[in-house]
Amino acid sequence: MPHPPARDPAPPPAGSSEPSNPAPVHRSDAPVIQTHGLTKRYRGGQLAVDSLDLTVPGGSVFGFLGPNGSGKTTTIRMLMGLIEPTSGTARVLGRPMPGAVRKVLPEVGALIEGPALYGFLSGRDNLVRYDAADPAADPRTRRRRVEAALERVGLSAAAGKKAKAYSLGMKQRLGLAAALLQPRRLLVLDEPTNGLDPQGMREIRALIRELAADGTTVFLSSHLLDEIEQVCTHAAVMARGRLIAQGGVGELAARARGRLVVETPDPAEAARVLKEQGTADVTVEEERVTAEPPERDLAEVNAALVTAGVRVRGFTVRGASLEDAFVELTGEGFDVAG
Ligand SMILES: Nc1ncnc2c1ncn2[C@@H]1O[C@H](COP(=O)(O)OP(=O)(O)OP(=O)(O)O)[C@@H](O)[C@H]1O
Repeated sequence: MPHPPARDPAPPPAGSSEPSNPAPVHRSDAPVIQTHGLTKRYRGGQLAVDSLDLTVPGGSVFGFLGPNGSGKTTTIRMLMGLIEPTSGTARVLGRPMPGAVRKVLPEVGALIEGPALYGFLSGRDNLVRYDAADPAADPRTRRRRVEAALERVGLSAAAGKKAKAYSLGMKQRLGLAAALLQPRRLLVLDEPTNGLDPQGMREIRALIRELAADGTTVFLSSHLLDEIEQVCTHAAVMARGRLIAQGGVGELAARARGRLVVETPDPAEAARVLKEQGTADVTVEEERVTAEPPERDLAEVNAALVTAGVRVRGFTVRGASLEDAFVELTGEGFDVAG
């Protein structure tokens, strides 16, 4: 059974207007998360998040990108009302957080810091426990919800196995199933593929795409650039607690200029000529030399290589990736290994 489609919240009943707690968003493209000047300074003095202005459009798969320690988890914990900001504001589904936490959280599925599971219970019974802990969940329809959630994440066949026998990927999928027991307008996933093998990563990414296709907005943090490029429509880049850039993934990558790539059996000589021609950031990787594309005519650069006796097998400008954009924006490489 497919995951129930995301729904707009029912209009508030007459007479229940809350002047201190404005109505939730109704337009599907209205921001699902919006922060202004959101700041967190921990007690020890550490400025973990510094004046964050973040806008997550409805219907997006939004990648929250940054190296370890850049403030992603702290931001997510503020958005979910788990910790108070030092200053600034955050709105989730149109309501202020943490003030409206009890109204907002039922519509948000969150997977933060790995799912809490009972290893001695089956996957199915873990979900039954989660569902039973939700006071709004009708016990008469529990079985149906649990089976639908298992099916949604592809765990129906393994539902009877003890959770401790699950692979990491299966545990993560079970955590997602728990987050999907109720229809959600927003899913918040903190490093959802962390620690998974390539197959587990593919499964989680495919599931994220399916959920997004059903209309759920997905906000996921990651320190993996290629992950963001593969699954996200939008992204924000954090570094040292500050927002460096945000926007459509294609738009962000287009801000970078790409790389000049020269394939040659004479890489050292090619690198020397490229530097002479005024190209910056020349890098040699075996029989491939890459550099920032120079401002001048590329035909002249190619001619200079040939004149210097460099045997050129390939001479191209590769399209900019998010990684190029990140390096240009932050002036540093990305710690992919974490
Ligand atoms: N409870 C805390 N008390 C004090 N400092 C903290 C606390 N939690 C995080 N920090 C610090 O705040 C900064 C941001 O950490 P945060 O966990 O938000 O980053 P992150 O981008 O999510 O990184 P990671 O992927 O490693 O979790 C780091 O310097 C971290 O050491």
